[in-house]
Amino acid sequence: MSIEIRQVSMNYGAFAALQDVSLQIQKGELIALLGPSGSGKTSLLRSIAGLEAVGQGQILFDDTDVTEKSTGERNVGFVFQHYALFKHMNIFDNIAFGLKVRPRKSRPNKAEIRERVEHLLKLVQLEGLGDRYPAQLSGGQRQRIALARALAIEPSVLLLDEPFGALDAKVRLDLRRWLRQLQKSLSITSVFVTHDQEEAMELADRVVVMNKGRIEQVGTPQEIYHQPANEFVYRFLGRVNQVQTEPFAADAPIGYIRPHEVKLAKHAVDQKSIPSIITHIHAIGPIVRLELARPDKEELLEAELSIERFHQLDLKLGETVYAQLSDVIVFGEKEPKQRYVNAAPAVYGARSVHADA
Ligand SMILES: Nc1ncnc2c1ncn2[C@@H]1O[C@H](COP(=O)(O)OP(=O)(O)OP(=O)(O)O)[C@@H](O)[C@H]1O
Repeated sequence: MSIEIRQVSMNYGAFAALQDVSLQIQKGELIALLGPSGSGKTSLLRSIAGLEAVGQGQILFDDTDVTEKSTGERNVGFVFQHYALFKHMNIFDNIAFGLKVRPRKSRPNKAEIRERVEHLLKLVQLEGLGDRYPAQLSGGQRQRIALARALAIEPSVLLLDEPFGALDAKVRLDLRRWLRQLQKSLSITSVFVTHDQEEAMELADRVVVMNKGRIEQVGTPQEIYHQPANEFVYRFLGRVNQVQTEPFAADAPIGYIRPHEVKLAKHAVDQKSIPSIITHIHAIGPIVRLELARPDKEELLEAELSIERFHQLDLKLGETVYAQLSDVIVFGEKEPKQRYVNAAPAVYGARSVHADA
């Protein structure tokens, strides 16, 4: 099932939760709605589900206008952050629930329900747990059951609202991979909400970056990371240093550079290298993160390098290193596209570049 969202706006009283949102989702795609708290992700998801009425615009499922249709008529499967399993029902009955409450005409018979539930338990790799109660499962297992329950009605579309939000980091990672595989094998059109950029980047075919009820950019994880449409997207997708770029002061004074793009050397490579004191070293795992302070100004710069490079340079706390800002990005205020400014030493000198904490 493909989904088309056409110029949808939605208000809570006078507050505009969604403003002129348009989006096309292909059949079988896994889409992440990514954005800060309050950006409208859940509102958009609920609009697709039919749990929230839109003020303006249309929502189409496979070219059929479903804007006025109820959630039931839209045939969507829903998984929420907090396990909405029925506590007093065992796992089998939880999964079967959506089928059992169907009108008699479309309700499968007992044997068919049993067969489908067993199949779903197998699919979510929890065979044999049908007799247990939700309280007897781990958080990760409960979310998998919630997914099985959502899939039981054979939905045309699967909607997930921070499905792994309440789980610990390790379980989250495992479930992410598992969900991706499952979604691909079922090729069910799916939309999930997350405020975790790593989760969005790892799971989704395409990511929709939202801010203040609007879409800032839609693209593959690679596209939004490497070709951010604007400053908001760039800043939201990773750690950044803010640097001042005097040569461009007239139209775009602020430049940005990601910590891994700050190149470090023991000695000044040229006169544009910025001497910096190492004020903090965070060396856990393959990437080492350094906090640098320029001695002449109270400005901080963050740099990331591989553990190998870190050892090679033999860097110590309190020592002075030389930083090169070789890939500063500047977003023009008027032009929609950013300009990349490479080879910083030619343009940015120690005096013309400084970092904000
Ligand atoms: N029922 C409601 N009544 C009034 N305002 C609401 C209601 N639901 C949401 N809002 C407001 O609409 C905006 C968008 O909310 P929404 O839940 O869609 O954001 P979100 O991006 O999903 O945020 P979060 O990540 O915090 O869940 C927020 O500012 C929120 O306060």
